[in-house]
Amino acid sequence: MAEYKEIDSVAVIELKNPPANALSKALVTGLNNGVKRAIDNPRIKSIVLIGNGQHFSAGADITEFPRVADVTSKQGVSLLTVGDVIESCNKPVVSAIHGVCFGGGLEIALFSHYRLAVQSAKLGFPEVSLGILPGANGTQRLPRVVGFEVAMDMIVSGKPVSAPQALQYGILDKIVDGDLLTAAVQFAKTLNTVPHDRRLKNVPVPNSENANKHFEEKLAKIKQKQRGYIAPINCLKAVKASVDLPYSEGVTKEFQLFMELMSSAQARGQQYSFFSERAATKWYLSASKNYKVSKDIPVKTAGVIGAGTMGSGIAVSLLTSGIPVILVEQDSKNLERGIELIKSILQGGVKLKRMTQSQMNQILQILQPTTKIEDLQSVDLIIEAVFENLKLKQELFSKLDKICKRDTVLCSNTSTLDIDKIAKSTSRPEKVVGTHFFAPAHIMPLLENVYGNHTSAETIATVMKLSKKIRKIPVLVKTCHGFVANRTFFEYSQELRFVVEEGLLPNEVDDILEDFGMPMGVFKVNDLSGIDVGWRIRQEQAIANGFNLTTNTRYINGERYCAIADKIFQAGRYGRKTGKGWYQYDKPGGRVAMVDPNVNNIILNHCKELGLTRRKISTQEVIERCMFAAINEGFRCLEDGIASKPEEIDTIWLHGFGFPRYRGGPMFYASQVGLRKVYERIKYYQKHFPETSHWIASEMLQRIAESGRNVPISEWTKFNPTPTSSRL
Ligand SMILES: C[C@H](O)[C@H](C)C(=O)SCCNC(=O)CCNC(=O)[C@H](O)C(C)(C)COP(=O)([O-])OP(=O)([O-])OC[C@H]1O[C@@H](n2cnc3c(N)ncnc32)[C@H](O)[C@@H]1OP(=O)([O-])[O-]
Repeated sequence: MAEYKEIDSVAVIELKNPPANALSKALVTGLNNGVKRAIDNPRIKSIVLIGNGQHFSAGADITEFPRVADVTSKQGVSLLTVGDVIESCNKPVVSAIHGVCFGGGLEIALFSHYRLAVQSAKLGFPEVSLGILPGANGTQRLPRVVGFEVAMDMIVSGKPVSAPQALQYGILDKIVDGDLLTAAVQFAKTLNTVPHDRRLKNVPVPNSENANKHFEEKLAKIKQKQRGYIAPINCLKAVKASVDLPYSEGVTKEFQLFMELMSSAQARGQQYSFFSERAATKWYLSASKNYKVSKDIPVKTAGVIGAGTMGSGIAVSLLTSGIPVILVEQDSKNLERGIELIKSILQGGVKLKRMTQSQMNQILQILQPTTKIEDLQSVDLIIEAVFENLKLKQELFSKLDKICKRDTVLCSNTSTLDIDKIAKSTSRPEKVVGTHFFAPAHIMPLLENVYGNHTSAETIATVMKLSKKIRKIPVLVKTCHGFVANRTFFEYSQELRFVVEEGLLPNEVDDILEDFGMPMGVFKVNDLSGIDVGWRIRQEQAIANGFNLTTNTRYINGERYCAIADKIFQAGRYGRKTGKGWYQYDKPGGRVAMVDPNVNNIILNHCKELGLTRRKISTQEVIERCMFAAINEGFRCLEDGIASKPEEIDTIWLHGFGFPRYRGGPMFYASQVGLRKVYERIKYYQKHFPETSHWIASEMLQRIAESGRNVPISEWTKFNPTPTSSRL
């Protein structure tokens, strides 16, 4: 765990806990023993701490949470006690940093007397994204190096800094080239004693004169940008304590604020999210088809068909990851518009200093726009983002099948259509797969990859690997109407439309959802994605089911239907792009949503025409109805084998719909509410809304709820009534 060796008068202690050198109990104990051994050996004059493998250390071992004693207890060995051993040591201790130096890893480095790093190292305190704060004195030590303001920004945002930045801030003493260990040992040999100010607890916080002003400004920003999250506020208070209190009292304040967070529901949600988004990418169909064994085809060139909002965003994701793109449009006018969209997105990146102008120009060098689809014949992979129409996509895939080389993987950016129906129009269904991007495609982190019954493991491995290359979080799901994302989101938004039909107005519903932590209420989301797009999908589906949908429709095959959205569409209100939808906007494309009495009139007239009496609806009922409808549909996706584990559903909601990370996702939220209660409430709503089939409780949910025990989320799939064989 912590390997000890001596190089002349220098003791070298190597942190060894692959893959990220997480500071587990065993590693911290090993480190403690190593430092003590060096202290006791008279031949040793200085000590070097270095990480084995890819990183220095990713911090405390999150898998050992919530056993915080390993981190903060003063009894036995913990991160804090080994920190004190390092700091009080009379032999200079040098931390030699490469890869990441995060959380407890950076705290170990700040207990050390000197810090070196290679150019590519990254240093930071990401604890806030786990719902906690740096609990091994990081909030008291970092300000003593970088000053109050920089420490506040680093700890409240959780964003790491580069080695050159860390050198500028004074965190690092030196950036070394060549072999890190050699350089660190050489450096350590030049050190004999530990000057007083090399023990950070002895150092005052520099540049803290405006701390109160910075504190208030940051607090206001947190309440705006990190609304609902408690960790950023405790982080801020802890860093402020470094200015307001002497070191010994500051660390006590830090401990109190740390424990508040560590025992919070939010921390549980955020730590679950850390592991669920990693678990979600580990796809498994069988012993021979899974993320470990299935080989991918390298994607060196790509094609994108359709240069609209989605197509351009997808092209930018590929281009900015270094993949040359052939962009196809049916005519030069649409092609020009697409190129302009791509240029404006990249220019936005230059403005935000995410890239330089010359990098932008280089990226545009690997973009090849064309109106000739034949130009795609030799690309490795194609993603189509044309109109959401099955017939159109089938014709396109049949054409591509004839044009492209045998190996080309054909992907569809459809958000609802059955991949098998698209694949059927080709002679290579094993190469056809869904790659469902979320708008805006160059920003939203989620990529819902959808396999059909004939999609090969090689094709799946190819898109899952490509997703990571273009910096997306991939989740693999099985094809069905709406896949997991839209299938669960549909029930959530459907229920909210019923709530508007029964008593609340769109802005009231959106306020409740935003207080719950959603980044945007459902009616604002509708306006963003386009009310006409939703109307077209509903019409397509009705036609596919041989049903004529009108604004007077109340039931579809006995299933309750709310036509208010269709009436908004009929009123020519298509959303932001037209400057009016569920809300009025300052201009077409505008972002400022204002309540529009015309919309409320459409709703009130709708109710009057149908003789509906409106009623008061509580916030709790609104949250229960939209969340439990989505959760129940989530369980149905597990039963149908569309999703294979709850973590996939939660990762989709976190990164596709911006579900609040501190709630972990709808399925984790259900586990916190308690499945017994969720099940009882679903049965209650089934009794009250018999014409809505999404209130028929999932059998899997029923089984877990009636198991009489609080089944952890990791065991839920054991209760799946559908045998694995018929799910895959
Ligand atoms: C007192 C003290 O102040 C407090 C209390 C703390 O210190 S709290 C802890 C603060 N530290 C963090 O928040 C850093 C969290 N880690 C990361 O940001 C990233 O992991 C990474 C380091 C930048 C690597 O990214 P990657 O993309 O190359 O690979 P990966 O898939 O993410 O990770 C590779 C594997 O390592 C596992 N892993 C990574 N960091 C871990 C950690 N800190 N604890 C336990 N496991 C960890 C991860 O689950 C995955 O496992 P598996 O899925 O293979 O089984």
